[in-house]
Amino acid sequence: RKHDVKLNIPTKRSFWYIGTPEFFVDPFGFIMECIEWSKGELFSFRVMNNTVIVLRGIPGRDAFFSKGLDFMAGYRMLNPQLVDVMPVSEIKGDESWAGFMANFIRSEVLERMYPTMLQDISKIIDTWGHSGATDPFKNVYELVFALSMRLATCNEFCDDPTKVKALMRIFDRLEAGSTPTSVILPWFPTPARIGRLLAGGELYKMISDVVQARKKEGRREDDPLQVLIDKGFTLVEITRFIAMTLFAAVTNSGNVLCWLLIYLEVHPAWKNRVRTEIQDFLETSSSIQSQPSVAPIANIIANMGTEAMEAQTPNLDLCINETLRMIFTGTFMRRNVAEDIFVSGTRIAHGTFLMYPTADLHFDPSIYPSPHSFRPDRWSPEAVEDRKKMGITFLGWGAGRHVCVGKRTALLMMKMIVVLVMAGFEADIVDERGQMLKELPAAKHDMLFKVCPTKDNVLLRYRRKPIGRD
Ligand code: HEM
Repeated sequence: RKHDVKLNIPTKRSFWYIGTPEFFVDPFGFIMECIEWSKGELFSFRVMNNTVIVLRGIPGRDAFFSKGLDFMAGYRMLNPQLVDVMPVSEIKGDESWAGFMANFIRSEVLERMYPTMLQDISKIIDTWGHSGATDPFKNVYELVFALSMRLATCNEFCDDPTKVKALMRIFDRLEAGSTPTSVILPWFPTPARIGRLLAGGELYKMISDVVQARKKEGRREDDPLQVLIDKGFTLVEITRFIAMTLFAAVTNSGNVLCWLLIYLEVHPAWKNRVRTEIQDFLETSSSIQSQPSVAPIANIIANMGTEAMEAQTPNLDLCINETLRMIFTGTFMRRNVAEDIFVSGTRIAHGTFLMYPTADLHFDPSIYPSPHSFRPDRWSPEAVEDRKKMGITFLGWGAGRHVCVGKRTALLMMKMIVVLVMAGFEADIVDERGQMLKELPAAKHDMLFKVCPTKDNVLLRYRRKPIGRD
């Protein structure tokens, strides 16, 4: 049926079986090139024998986020990185995986985990030593990974730094193995795919060892794994759920945080505002003495509770949203699993896959004047209120039926890390040669639905500082 539909929109050439080959070679580059080529119009291409239509502009936005399009089916097919990790069906009964995941990060859980998570950060950054330079996309990312593990795995992993590192390596291989070819040749044993299979197996083994040990010792723990065991999930389901939650929690938060530090570096006035805000936040608690470790600051912050952190760092919120607007340049994905719909005169048949490019909203000058400038003020409550009249204008945290369930968690994780790093160290981002960053580095767009790292390496250069007001 899909082949019968004659589309009245620009359509990329495609070949029987694989569809449009360029999509598999460089998905991000291909979509960006098509966006130029189609001159603001809808366009289509094929992934194997499936039609993909990329909706555009405001009419596209309204259709994409309001109609009952299927979220999981879209990503499962079109986002090669997630194909093998996503649950094949919804979690159990009528509980969606997003709803189920939301349970693990509800307010009481976050509040309870807050002191532990702050200590997790301080333990890791205390190993950085007095001064040095480190790759933020590895080391700041590791902090996000360690925090996400608290929310998705078990105490046995989180309390053992070697397990944190082992899980990070497994996760890297899971992601690296999900190359675009896995969509066309799911059986083809490329080294990356074999790596991913083995990584999946290792994750399964690590989890199964913990589950067996708890059973043998009759031991229960207060952690996400225990909830999954108590719910009666099989080991395969538990492994998939943990991998999925880590993907959702880590992929964006880690890299967004690194980009936030980069944007602040290139915009020193904002960096100063954030730094002052953090000093004020810490000083409201008590006078803090110079310490060789950030652990005492972590304790003070923990005692203030999550709401103090959230309420007293509004500049960080502005900067995070503006960073997201500028770097979240991929496409959203869906599938029309219901009746045919019409968008801008084009029939979107049942079964068609759909994409929506974030840039159509994030870089529209009528929504965001001078859209390529970093202006965190755009996120003041008044400016946000004004934009509300235009309908959905920001996709950084999703929109419509699938807004990000982890937004609060992600913000809190990023804030905890920035506050502790800035409280403990004088820190700047420099280029590979240790020179100050004068302009924004380019992003390495190797994945479609992911905030990607920089193309050239950057470094986080730090020096421990006497704590307190400068
Ligand atoms: C900076 C970090 C993050 C960003 C930028 C982000 C962004 C997004 C976006 C844009 C969506 C919507 C996708 C779509 O409609 O196609 C989404 C959905 C989702 N996010 Fe996040 N996210 C972040 C962190 C997290 C964290 C930490 C978690 C969990 C701990 C999480 C869990 C989810 C889940 C479960 C969904 C699916 C919601 C649904 O199906 O209704 N995210 N996120």
